[in-house]
Amino acid sequence: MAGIYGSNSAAERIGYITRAQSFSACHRLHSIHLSDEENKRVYGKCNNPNGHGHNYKVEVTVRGKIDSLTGMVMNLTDLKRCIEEVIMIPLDHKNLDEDVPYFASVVSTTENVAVYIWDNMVKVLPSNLLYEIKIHETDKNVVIYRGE
Ligand SMILES: Nc1nc2c(c(=O)[nH]1)N=C([C@H](O)[C@H](O)COP(=O)(O)OP(=O)(O)OP(=O)(O)O)CN2
Ligand SMILES: [Zn+2]
Repeated sequence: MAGIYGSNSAAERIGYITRAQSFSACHRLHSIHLSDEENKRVYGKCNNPNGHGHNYKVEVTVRGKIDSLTGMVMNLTDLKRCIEEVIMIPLDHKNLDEDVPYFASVVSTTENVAVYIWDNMVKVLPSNLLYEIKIHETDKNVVIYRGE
């Protein structure tokens, strides 16, 4: 059957699609593997025991073949469901360090939040589709993780 690219198009088209999602959470940068003094030195004001909050914006990008019949890499409605399960339910309006078991022993830097999201997103997405997790922690601080 001819797809949307016509019967002559043998080429595989690769597309990247991204869905953005914001969530709010608080945290404190504090490593259980460092002394109190080292924590203060390494993390400075972000080690304050009172913690602080962020309005994170996450961009989840998947990469794959644009299906010649459906015209989609994957249905963005399905990606939305995955984001709800992996990001919104466990992280939104949470204290990352106290409410998310993963961060009991892993310091809640934005790098590690990106790794957490990657590791859980690969479990719910079709295999080999996840390409990148990008997190805007603030307007100025942006972290990218690609599973390496
Ligand atoms: N490599 C990392 N460094 C830092 C992280 C991190 O996750 N990874 N996180 C923090 C703090 O938690 C905090 O989020 C940084 O806030 P702040 O310095 O206030 O943010 P801005 O740079 O955007 O603020 P301005 O004061 O407006 O410059 C620190 N380091
Ligand atoms: Zn922070």
